[in-house]
Amino acid sequence: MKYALSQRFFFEAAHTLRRQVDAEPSRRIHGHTYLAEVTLSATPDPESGMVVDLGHLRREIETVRERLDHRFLDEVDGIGPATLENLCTYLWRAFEAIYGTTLAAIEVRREASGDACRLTR
Ligand SMILES: Nc1nc2c(c(=O)[nH]1)N=C([C@H](O)[C@H](O)COP(=O)(O)OP(=O)(O)OP(=O)(O)O)CN2
Ligand SMILES: [Zn+2]
Repeated sequence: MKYALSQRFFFEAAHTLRRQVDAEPSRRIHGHTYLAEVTLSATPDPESGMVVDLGHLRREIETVRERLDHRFLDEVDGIGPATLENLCTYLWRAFEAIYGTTLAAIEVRREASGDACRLTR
């Protein structure tokens, strides 16, 4: 049996975006509140009873969050155009480097607009 363990975090960030729809407002610097979720999946260690200690995950999230929160995402190395898709990729790389194949999913949402992207294996 596999267990899916997840933790959520918010970050506030600004970006610009080149697109065909609503091109002008999207090209201007504007901000969003993002809600991200990291999901780890494995069989719990029999001794600890944990897939991963949530305290460990919380610390790692804080380090990654620091790179995104209150930032201009256009200037953050490794994102590219700051879409939900690319934010998922950025977070996937960051957490896969820590948790390897235990990483099962990354989700990034903008609750205000109902937009979401989920990346899985
Ligand atoms: N496939 C994607 N499409 C779009 C993304 C994305 O991440 N992936 N992102 C955006 C925007 O960042 C844009 O700011 C949102 O614009 P829009 O959907 O038109 O909605 P609003 O401008 O009304 O957004 P508010 O957050 O309510 O201001 C667009 N497309
Ligand atoms: Zn936007």
